[in-house]
Amino acid sequence: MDLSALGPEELSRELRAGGIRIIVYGLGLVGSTLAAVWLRFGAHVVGIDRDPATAGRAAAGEGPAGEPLVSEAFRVGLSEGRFRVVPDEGEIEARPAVRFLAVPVTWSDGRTVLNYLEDAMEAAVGHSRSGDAVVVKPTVPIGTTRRLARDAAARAGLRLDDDLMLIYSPERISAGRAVLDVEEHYPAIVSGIGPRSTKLAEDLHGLVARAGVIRMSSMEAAEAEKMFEGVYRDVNIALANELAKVADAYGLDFEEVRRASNSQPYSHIHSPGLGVGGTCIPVYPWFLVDNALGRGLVPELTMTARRINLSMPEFFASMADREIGGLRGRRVAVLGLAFRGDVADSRLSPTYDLVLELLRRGASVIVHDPLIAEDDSLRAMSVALTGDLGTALRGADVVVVATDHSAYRELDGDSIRSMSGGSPLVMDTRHVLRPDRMHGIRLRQFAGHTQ
Ligand SMILES: NC(=O)C1=CN([C@@H]2O[C@H](COP(=O)(O)OP(=O)(O)OC[C@H]3O[C@@H](n4cnc5c(N)ncnc54)[C@H](O)[C@@H]3O)[C@@H](O)[C@H]2O)C=CC1
Ligand SMILES: CC(=O)N[C@@H]1[C@@H](OP(=O)(O)OP(=O)(O)OC[C@H]2O[C@@H](n3ccc(=O)[nH]c3=O)[C@H](O)[C@@H]2O)O[C@H](C(=O)O)[C@@H](O)[C@@H]1O
Repeated sequence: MDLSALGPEELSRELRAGGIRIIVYGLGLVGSTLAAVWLRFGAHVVGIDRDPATAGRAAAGEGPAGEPLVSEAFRVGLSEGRFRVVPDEGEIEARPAVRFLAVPVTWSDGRTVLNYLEDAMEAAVGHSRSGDAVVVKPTVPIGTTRRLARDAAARAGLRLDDDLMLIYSPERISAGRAVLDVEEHYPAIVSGIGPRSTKLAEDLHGLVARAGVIRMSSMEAAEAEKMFEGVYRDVNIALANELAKVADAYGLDFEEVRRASNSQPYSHIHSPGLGVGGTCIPVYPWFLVDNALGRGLVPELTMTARRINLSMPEFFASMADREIGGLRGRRVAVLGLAFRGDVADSRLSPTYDLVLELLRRGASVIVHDPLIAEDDSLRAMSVALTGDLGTALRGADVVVVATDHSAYRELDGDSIRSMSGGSPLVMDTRHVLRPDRMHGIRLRQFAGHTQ
């Protein structure tokens, strides 16, 4: 069946009847969200994940923490016999299929890590038959999709945009609202290796993206679009951190100034804080560096922004050192391990760097997080992680709010004093605490209220 020859209506009918299968490689946040979106559409979905624990959770109807719509879609799909999880495609009979690749592309030791995507591309193209489609979803350096697909298709003896449709459509989701980001919030960015792939990309994503579809002129333009989004954010967060340092030096309330500046449409000053975490924003700038250096260009602003954001944990550890008169032998409670508020994801969280800087200065550290119960990295540092505020604050000389979890907004001076048994210095790196509730507390807000 040549998927590119079907119209949206026939595509929809075949997907719902199971005549065309959706196969998702990678059941992490992105892949499980895609599986859920297509299950909610009524399609027949096969999930593949090489990690048995992840595959097991999905097969039991469990999506990532904090994504209830994913778990619900898995359970409905399982009950209706429209969802299966298998270790590889060899376990299922061949049928026309759209294969989504939702595996990680990361950065390590100065280079883009593509081996997961290479393996998934090899498997997906290898199982593809004439008329099928492969859709690449991770954020990648410009030129990656074409290069990997060309090699895999050559090995499989498939002609791209002829036998096999090849689509690049970057996922634009954020933890905690992933399904609605795909279905409601953002237009789908689509592109193909040729006109037939591009048409199919538009028809397919148009079935589920109610915010519409933006068709890009090439896969390279689509790869650049997603990477530029992330670089824009990282650079603007670095700018916010730099402006906040100046505001702090003048004893200004940065939030007040920021709101006023952003009251006109040309200013979008972001929020300052402990730094930039997650698998997206700290990583994408390095892909740009990879691409730029590859063409003899030096992306100075992008690299400087990365340096500024990476320097924030040390900036705050030094602030605590100064304000408390030396951290050696002191007990520090760090509130928040997650990379941003109200998510249970600590990947690349700046809290890890803050903990290391505090330990380096001779402090003893305990970390609190309301959503993350255990963490191998903290365990390796022999740093306790607790979900109980009383345990975290007991005997604390310094309290650092590292993550903007909404649970911390309700904290007040009396409870901090009673739980700590003293009067610790409280440093708020994310403007979470309410100064009017901090009576009797030594509060040091970054570019905010100090008492
Ligand atoms: N996490 C996020 O908020 C966003 C991530 N992205 C992009 O999507 C990519 C994936 O992100 P996540 O889903 O968070 O990653 P993840 O690490 O949570 O999940 C990836 C899954 O793929 C599995 N896997 C790896 N290689 C495989 C293979 N060959 N076959 C089958 N399964 C395989 C892993 O076992 C893992 O469970 C990221 O690298 C990023 O580029 C894009 C937007 C948002
Ligand atoms: C598709 C995609 O990659 N979307 C991105 C994703 O961002 P993500 O979930 O990684 O969170 P984020 O809101 O960008 O925050 C990343 C990191 O940056 C920090 N951060 C964020 C905004 C800000 O003004 N200041 C700041 O310090 C956060 O604390 C966090 O550590 O989701 C964001 C969203 O939609 O909220 C989106 O704006 C981002 O571009």
